[in-house]
Amino acid sequence: MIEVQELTMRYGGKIAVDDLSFTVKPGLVTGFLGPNGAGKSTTMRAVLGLEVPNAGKALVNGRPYASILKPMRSMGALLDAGAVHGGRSAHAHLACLARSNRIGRARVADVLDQVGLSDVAGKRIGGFSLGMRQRLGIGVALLGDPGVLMLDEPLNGLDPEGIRWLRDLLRSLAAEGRTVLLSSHLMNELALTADHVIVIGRGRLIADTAMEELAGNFQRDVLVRTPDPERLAGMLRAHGATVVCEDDGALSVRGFDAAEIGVVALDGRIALAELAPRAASLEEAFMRLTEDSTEYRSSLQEAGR
Ligand SMILES: Nc1ncnc2c1ncn2[C@@H]1O[C@H](COP(=O)(O)OP(=O)(O)OP(=O)(O)O)[C@@H](O)[C@H]1O
Repeated sequence: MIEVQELTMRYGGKIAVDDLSFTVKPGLVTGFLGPNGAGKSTTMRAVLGLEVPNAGKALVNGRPYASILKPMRSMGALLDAGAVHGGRSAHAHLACLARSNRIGRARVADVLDQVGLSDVAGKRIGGFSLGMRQRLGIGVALLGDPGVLMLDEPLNGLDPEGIRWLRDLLRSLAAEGRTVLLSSHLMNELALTADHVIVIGRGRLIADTAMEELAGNFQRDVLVRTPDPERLAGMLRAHGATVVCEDDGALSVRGFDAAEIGVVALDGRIALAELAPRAASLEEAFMRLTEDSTEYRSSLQEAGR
């Protein structure tokens, strides 16, 4: 279990994490989402005890990570897959970490196999692709066979096969009762992997919800089909709805729900052939959740708001 309690982190005058609280529960894959600069990495560094909070605290299994005696056995973490000694082999890198953390040698071969690097175990890490470095970083996190895993952007650099592999791995680790937290700034990549999602923006909590509920909370529009689209569109607009006529003659209506549209149609004695609320995609839900808290926004996006 990871608990973040009223965490606040400042850099100079800038607030990176702002009174943030959430709990990451065992048995689930939890996605940690937010636009660039939202504060995900800063929060994860605080969980690892690499940063001292200005206020609040972060606990792993009820304790500050720095106070845990055999930390790699409690929580495995991947923060920056690039931060490894390029001259070493993958095997030497893991063996060195295993030795210094009193983890048995046998675990090194098991982990290399688990992350799919057995064939290149003797090769220098300097020649590894980003995807291979990510696999190695995940191997480091798994080395102590920890009950808690925390991975910062582990999907970066993985090819589609690698993403599928990581998805299956994380799901099976969660199914064993472990706590799994992974960050990403990409909704679609996380959508298939995570059961639960914590969304932050500008250091603040925006949502803490089951993945399947996220899009359900955002109705995109209502699709309406009628033999008399122009008259219905006129009436709905007169009532304040936003109506767009689609190419096939259907109406896309925003601002009114299906029942309200039905009442307007009845008033005008207009027949309805179809009346279907359409949910937002997860990507749309994420964009709408975070639209007010995106730190870096192009002028094009600003203009479209
Ligand atoms: N060492 C630092 N010094 C000054 N500002 C920092 C430092 N680390 C982070 N920040 C700032 O804190 C905010 C949060 O950054 P953080 O890296 O935690 O965001 P993130 O959600 O991980 O973003 P990304 O998806 O881009 O990695 C940003 O505005 C960032 O510029």
